Amino acid sequence: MQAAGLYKKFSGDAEVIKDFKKYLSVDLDVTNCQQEVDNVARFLRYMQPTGDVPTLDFLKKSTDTRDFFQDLKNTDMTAATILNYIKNILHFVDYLRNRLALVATNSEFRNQCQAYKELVETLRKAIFKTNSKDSLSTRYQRFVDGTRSLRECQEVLRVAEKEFLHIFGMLINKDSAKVSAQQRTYYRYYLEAILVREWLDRKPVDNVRVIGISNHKTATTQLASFAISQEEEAWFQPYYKHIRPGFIGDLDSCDRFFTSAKGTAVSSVTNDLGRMHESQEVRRIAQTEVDSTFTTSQKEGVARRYMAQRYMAHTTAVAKTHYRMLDPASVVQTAVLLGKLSGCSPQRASQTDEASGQQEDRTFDSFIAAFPVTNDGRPPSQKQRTDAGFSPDRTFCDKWRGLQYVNRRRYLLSHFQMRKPAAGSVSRAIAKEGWQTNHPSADEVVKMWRPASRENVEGDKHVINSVDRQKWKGVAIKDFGGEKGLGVVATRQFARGDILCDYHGEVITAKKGNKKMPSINDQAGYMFFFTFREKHLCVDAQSDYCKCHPQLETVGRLINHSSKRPNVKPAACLLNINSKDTTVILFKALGDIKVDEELKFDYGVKRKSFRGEGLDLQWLEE
Ligand SMILES: C[S@@+](CC[C@H](N)C(=O)[O-])C[C@H]1O[C@@H](n2cnc3c(N)ncnc32)[C@H](O)[C@@H]1O
Repeated sequence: MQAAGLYKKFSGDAEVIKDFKKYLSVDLDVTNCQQEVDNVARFLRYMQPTGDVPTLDFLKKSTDTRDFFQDLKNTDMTAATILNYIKNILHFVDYLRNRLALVATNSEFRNQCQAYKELVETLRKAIFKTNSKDSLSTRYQRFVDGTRSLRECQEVLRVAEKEFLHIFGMLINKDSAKVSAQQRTYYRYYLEAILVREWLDRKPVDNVRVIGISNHKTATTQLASFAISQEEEAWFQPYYKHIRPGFIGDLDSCDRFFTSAKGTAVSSVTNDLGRMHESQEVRRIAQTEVDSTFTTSQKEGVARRYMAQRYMAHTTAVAKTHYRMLDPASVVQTAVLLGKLSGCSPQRASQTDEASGQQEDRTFDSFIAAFPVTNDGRPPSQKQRTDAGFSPDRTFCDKWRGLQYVNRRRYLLSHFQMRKPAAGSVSRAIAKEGWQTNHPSADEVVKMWRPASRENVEGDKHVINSVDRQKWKGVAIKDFGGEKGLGVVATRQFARGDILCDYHGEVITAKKGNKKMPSINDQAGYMFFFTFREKHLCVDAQSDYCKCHPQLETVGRLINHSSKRPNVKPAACLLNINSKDTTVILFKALGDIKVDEELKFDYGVKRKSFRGEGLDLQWLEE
């Protein structure tokens, strides 16, 4: 030890060393801390051979740190002693990060401490995961030469993600104005290229969101798909809200999610995705690591099921092929697989090294298991975090808040599945929840609103309730007189996808409906024939009043026909009404509908979905 020049140490009277000792004995209640204090005093002396007052410059000296560990290794010191040194240094950095009053509020300093801890961790792993000195030196050489292993690359990403999450925290904690231009660019780089429309149209599949890409704004077919996690979705949102508006330059870029640095539209999204893909070093390395990670049969199974082998061994051309995989299931499976392989899954920031057992390695999964994300809760305090064995820094809290934000937005949107809300209604819903911070604005919820899918409609209590009670707001019966007779008009505005009302009546088989048809030849027909889930059915609304609502004139049956300008469209679904599965025809708006506009749907003269009812109306210019 002495021979290696490792025994010199700073005096215990040095201010920072005295304070560190106090921190160990008082704050951390370490009874026998002198050995630890001495180890740190030696380490600091090694890192700073001159001067009487220890500085914190060692945080910038990665090469000297590596040398220090190498010198320890080269002595006859036992592995346990070296490990002790490492633990003591990590303690010391924690002390600096958490306690030193001078720097406590300096986030740059805290980041520096975090990066240093990660460097020490990496070196510790390198030392303790190898048995022979030869393999140690090979690893060490690889590290300093820059030929990184997959795990080391993951470390790099983890460091980058910390900075990213810090900005994310600022954005969602109402500090968005303080995010510098450089940080905005950094955030943008981290998220990379997708488009506005695709972002808004993202689809939930299992626990991920699948985003489809079309080539440019006139393209109607989807060109490519990729998947992001719920957590990533939360990251994208502050970009969309706070950063993107500042980057939009020309008109063309308005419908793009990412723009070029000059604020113009990204010309080829597919190329952009390709570039993003290539730039991900971890994924590139994953390609070469795949052979050692999966068995041959696993790889074959994977290739057969998800086409992922081609992706994993991809060239740019194959990457493009991947992006053209339109089937959401294969996109999701590939994302999951790649996440596992590359360590790039959303949980990467919290990947554990099982062997280490260090508390800062506790995963975000275990964090949210300990502190479940609820709509009404708050993230844990620093004391709660540390008491539960998590790092005192705010990284996990920021992620927690991000998830809460997304959950709250989803919750608000679930109030309005049936119809697009006005901002005022959303504001009232937010006020009712009593949320003061970390919630989307009313405008954002309105903007995010999308027509519900059939699955969502089937579970929507507002729709079920409206059908059951036959109380539909915003539609009214109007007498047009003459041959046309009664019809239905909008008494409020509707947006595309809004559900306006149902075609109410008794659901019978088409066979039974056909039998009834001859008896109603000379009057207006109200028999709606349709096929749903391979069953031929008919809604018999011939009677003015139905059996279930004998006092009510239901509106849907009075909607008139137009084949040229229909503004609503019937769609069948299955609703559980009063514990009974009931087939229901709902009318959805085909576009925006103005107040007083008459509702019309295509009776299906050609498709005969209304059994020829429209045939009599063919003379109409409707
Ligand atoms: C389902 S009912 C619609 C309500 C009907 N107007 C009433 O007063 O009861 C269908 C009938 O309405 C009439 N109708 C529907 N669309 C029409 C239109 N565009 N112009 C004139 N009459 C129409 C036809 O007589 C048709 O048989």
